[in-house]
Amino acid sequence: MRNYWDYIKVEELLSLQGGFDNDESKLSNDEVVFIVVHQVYELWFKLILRELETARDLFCQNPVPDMKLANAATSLRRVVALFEQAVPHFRVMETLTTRDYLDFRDRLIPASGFQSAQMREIEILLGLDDNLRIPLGREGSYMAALRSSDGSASPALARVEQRRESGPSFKAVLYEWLARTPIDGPATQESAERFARAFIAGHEKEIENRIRLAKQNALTPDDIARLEQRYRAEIKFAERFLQAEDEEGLDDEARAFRRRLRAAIVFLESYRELPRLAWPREVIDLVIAVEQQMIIWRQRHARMVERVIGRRTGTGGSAGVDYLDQTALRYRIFNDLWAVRTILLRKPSVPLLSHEDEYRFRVED
Ligand code: HEM
Ligand SMILES: N[C@@H](CC(=O)c1ccccc1NC=O)C(=O)O
Repeated sequence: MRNYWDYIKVEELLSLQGGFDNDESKLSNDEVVFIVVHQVYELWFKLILRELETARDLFCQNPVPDMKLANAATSLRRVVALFEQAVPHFRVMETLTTRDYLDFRDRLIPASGFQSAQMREIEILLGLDDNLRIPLGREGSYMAALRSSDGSASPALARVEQRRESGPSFKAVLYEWLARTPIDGPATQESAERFARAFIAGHEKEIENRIRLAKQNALTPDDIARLEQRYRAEIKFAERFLQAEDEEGLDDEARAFRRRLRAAIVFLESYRELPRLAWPREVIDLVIAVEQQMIIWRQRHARMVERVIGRRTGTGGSAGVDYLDQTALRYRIFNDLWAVRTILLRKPSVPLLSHEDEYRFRVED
C-alpha cells in the first residue's frame, strides 16, 4: 500500500472527467480540456484556502506570537505563488476556439463559474465586503446562485454557508493585529495620533519643496497655481485618511480603531528597516501581493472569456465580460494597505522617532 498510485490516487483522479453523464468516451477533446482545466483550478483553490486559513488562525491570537510571523509569511508567499501559477493557466483554455466551445456550451446552462464555491470561500475568508458585490444580473444574490436549478440546497451552498460561519475573516484579524502596533511608544491611541500629526507635518515640509520646484521650472502662473492646489489636496487627503474622516457613519470607537490601524501601516512602511518592524512589514507586503495577484486573475479570466465567447451573455445569466471586468475593478479588500502608498514620504521628510531603540534587536536579552 505504499505505491505511487496508492498515495496519489491516480486511478480515482483519472476517472473524474466524464462530465454530466459520467462517460468520457462520449466527450470531445475540447470538452475534456474544459473539465480538466477547471478541476486543476479547483485544486489550486483548495491549497490557497488551506494557507489562508492557517494565516487567519495565526492572526486570531492576541498577542500574535512573534515567532509565528515567519510562518504567516510562508503561507502568504505560497498563496501568491499559487495565484501566479493559476493565471497563465488560462492560456490552455484559450486553445478552445469559439466555434468548438459553442458545440457543448449550451448543454452547460445554467452552470457557471458563479457556482465555484471555493472561489467564493477565498473571497469570504480574505474578507471581501458583501456590500461591494456586483449584482449578477439575475434574480437573487450570489448565495442563491449556488443553489441547484430547482432551488434546492447544494454541496456548493453548504460549503459557502459553512465558510461564512467559520470565524472572522483574514482581513478582520490582520487589521486587529495591526491596530495593536506600538507606534513610537506604547500601543496607545495617543502614540498613534501623535505620530499621525508628525507625519502630516512631514507632508507640509515636502509640499513647500515641491512648490518651489514647480516655480523654478518656469511654468505659467496658472500652472503653478493648479499644481499648488493639487499638492494641497494631497495633504488634505493624507490628513483625512489618517484621521479617518473619509468614512461616514463611524462611531467614535470605530474611528479611533481606523486611526490606529492606518497610523500603524504608515509607521511600518516608513521605518521598515528597523529590525522589529521588518516581519510585520513583510506580511503587509505579501498581503498586497496576494490581492494584486487576485485582481490579475480576474482580469486574465475576463480576457480569456472575451477571446473565447466575446461579449455574449454568460451561461450563469450575467452580462459576461462586462460583469467580470467590473469585479476586477471593484472587488478590493485591503484598501487601507493600498491607500497608504499614496501618502508615504521620502526618507528625509519622515518624522524622527523618539523610541527608535525599542525597534532594534537587543543582543543582551
Ligand atoms: C472557456 C472558458 C470559460 C468561459 C467562457 C468562462 C466564462 C465566464 C462567464 C461569462 C462568467 C460570468 C458568469 C456567467 O454569467 O456565466 C464566469 C464567471 C466565473 N468563472 Fe469563468 N469562464 C471560463 C473558464 C473558467 C475557468 C477555467 C475558471 C476557473 C475556476 C473560471 C472561474 C470562474 C469564476 C470563479 C467565476 C465567478 C466570477 C465572479 O462572480 O466574480 N472560469 N466565467
Ligand atoms: N460561464 C461560461 C461557462 C463556464 O465557463 C462554465 C460552465 C460550467 C462550469 C464551469 C464554467 N466555468 C466558469 O465560468 C459561459 O458563459 O460560457
